[in-house]
Amino acid sequence: MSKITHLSPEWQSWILENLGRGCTPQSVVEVMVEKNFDPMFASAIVFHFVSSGNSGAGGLPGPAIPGAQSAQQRAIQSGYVYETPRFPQAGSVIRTGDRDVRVVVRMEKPVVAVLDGLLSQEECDELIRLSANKLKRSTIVDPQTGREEVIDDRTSLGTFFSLRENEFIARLDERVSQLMHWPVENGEGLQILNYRVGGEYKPHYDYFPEQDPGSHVHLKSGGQRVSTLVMYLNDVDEGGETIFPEMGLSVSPKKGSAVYFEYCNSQGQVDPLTLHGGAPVIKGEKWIATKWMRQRIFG
Ligand SMILES: O=C(O)CCC(=O)C(=O)O
Ligand SMILES: [Fe+2]
Repeated sequence: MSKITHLSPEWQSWILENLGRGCTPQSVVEVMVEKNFDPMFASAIVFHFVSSGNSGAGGLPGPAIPGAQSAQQRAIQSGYVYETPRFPQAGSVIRTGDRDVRVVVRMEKPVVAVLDGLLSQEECDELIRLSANKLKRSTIVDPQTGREEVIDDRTSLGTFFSLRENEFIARLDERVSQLMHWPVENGEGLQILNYRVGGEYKPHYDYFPEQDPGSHVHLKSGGQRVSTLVMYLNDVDEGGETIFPEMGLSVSPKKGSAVYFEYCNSQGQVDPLTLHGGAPVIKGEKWIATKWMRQRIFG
């Protein structure tokens, strides 16, 4: 009989439970081998859980539906190690060079912050005005080929500014870099998106998954994306929330406010709990500006 080389949710829970109550990794591996797991596979999996620092799984909630994994279990399986966030961990106001930004909500794992007063009403209007006649149908990166493709999952119109394209954009690039605690030069140019009624961006990751062949061309310049700031340029009459399905979080657009999240640590690991999307606009339209930061200088 061939050896087992995959992990069912039941076995995952069993491993976590036993490590959590103090069993040695060796004894856990031994039981797995007895139960016909491939020895190399069993050691690798158990070592992975121990080294990711998540073996003390005492209080992990079980799956809501039998056989389904909870978001926490998936996060543990991914092995993502949370380090000290780039984003400031305390304080209700972040002072940038030219504007004080209020922190409305902060979350630790994953690192998420909802911010208010990041852009003035006039700055929002100006970004829309400068973009309105440059809009094109948005694309996504094809996971296989790496080419930009128009797909139904992303029904928005968009345009980019190059980094520091003019004095106004340079001021915003600088402010956003101070807020994200990451160098201006590591930022991609601001992306402006416009969603009309029905327009949406289905849940996705902003990072480029290493296992997708199409990612490699995008990782060449600047490396992985590490964090995102989505800035809301208008109030949406209905719908258009930024949703984070794995966290059960939804952020409603408000003119001048923003949502920040980070997902790549110093080891280049990425956090799958930052899956997110733009919910369909039900009434009115939605305008956003997105900033993506890279590991290194971009472009
Ligand atoms: O539309 C939104 O709220 C999210 C946009 C987004 O995910 C992106 O630009 O990468
Ligand atoms: Fe995104």
